[in-house]
Amino acid sequence: MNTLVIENVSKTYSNGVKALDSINLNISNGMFGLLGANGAGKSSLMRTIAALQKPSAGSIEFNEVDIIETPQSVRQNLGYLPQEFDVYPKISAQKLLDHFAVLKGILNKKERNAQVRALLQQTNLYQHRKKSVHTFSGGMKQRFGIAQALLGNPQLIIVDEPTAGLDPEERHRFLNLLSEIGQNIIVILSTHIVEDIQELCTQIAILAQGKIISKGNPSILVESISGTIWSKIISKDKLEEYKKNYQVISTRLIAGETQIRVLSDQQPTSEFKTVTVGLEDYYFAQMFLNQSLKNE
Ligand SMILES: Nc1ncnc2c1ncn2[C@@H]1O[C@H](COP(=O)(O)OP(=O)(O)OP(=O)(O)O)[C@@H](O)[C@H]1O
Repeated sequence: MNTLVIENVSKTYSNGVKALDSINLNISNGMFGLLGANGAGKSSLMRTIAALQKPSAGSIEFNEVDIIETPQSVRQNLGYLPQEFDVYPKISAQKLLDHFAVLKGILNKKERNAQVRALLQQTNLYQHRKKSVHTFSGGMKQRFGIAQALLGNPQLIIVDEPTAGLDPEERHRFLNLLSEIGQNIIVILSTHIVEDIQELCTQIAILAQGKIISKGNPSILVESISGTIWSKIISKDKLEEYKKNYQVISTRLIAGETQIRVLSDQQPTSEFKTVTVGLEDYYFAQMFLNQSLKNE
């Protein structure tokens, strides 16, 4: 079993932006989802865990080894798919993966060939191995990104917002691939898309303004707000009024009509209907409560 222990990690950039504020996480094998809005600090945390930047304070241990003191120890065991991974020279996928394998230190040619072949098969790219990666679709590029991240058999994989721009089928395929991988190692998936982590992740954390505002098993978290979310169709011009009188956590357009979802222990009025809650409701409720606390 692999373990990643993050204690009191903070990161302030030289321009004064505090991107991470006392992060504590304990992660073991499986898919871990890090959920947060744009600018919440997800990439900052991913880059810090990947030992690409040092935190301003705190400690990170991977399998009981301090990765801040000895970053090379985690880099050897780490596969990283950054948010922007789209610069490809015009050589075949197979040659490019072979090149990355050399960079990763797999110098034995026979071993390298075997790994490159196996990874192209695992990511369903084997039949496209002779094509240049720059001609690949978005989904194929991301699967190639995972193939390069898996070189050297890492025990920790970090993928930063991997599904942005993928069509639903590609997204599905990509997430299934991640969940297969996540059975025996730690996979950290950062995303602002709730559905990406709802079914796949056994543990999640919600990040807002550099702080973890909630963490746990997604089903248990969702269950904890069961019976407290209510919906109502309203006319759009009444939205501000509802926001003043109720804890409106989200607004959505359904078949041209405005539906609000409200957080309340009791049915606000008989016109409000109870809803079957999902992770998205939990996420919006936490963001709402966090914002309310800040405004107090
Ligand atoms: N190298 C940097 N120097 C200064 N500020 C930075 C740097 N990188 C990120 N930031 C700032 O830190 C905050 C968190 O950014 P970060 O990229 O970690 O968030 P994110 O959740 O990954 O968002 P996104 O999905 O938009 O990338 C933002 O205010 C951002 O502008």
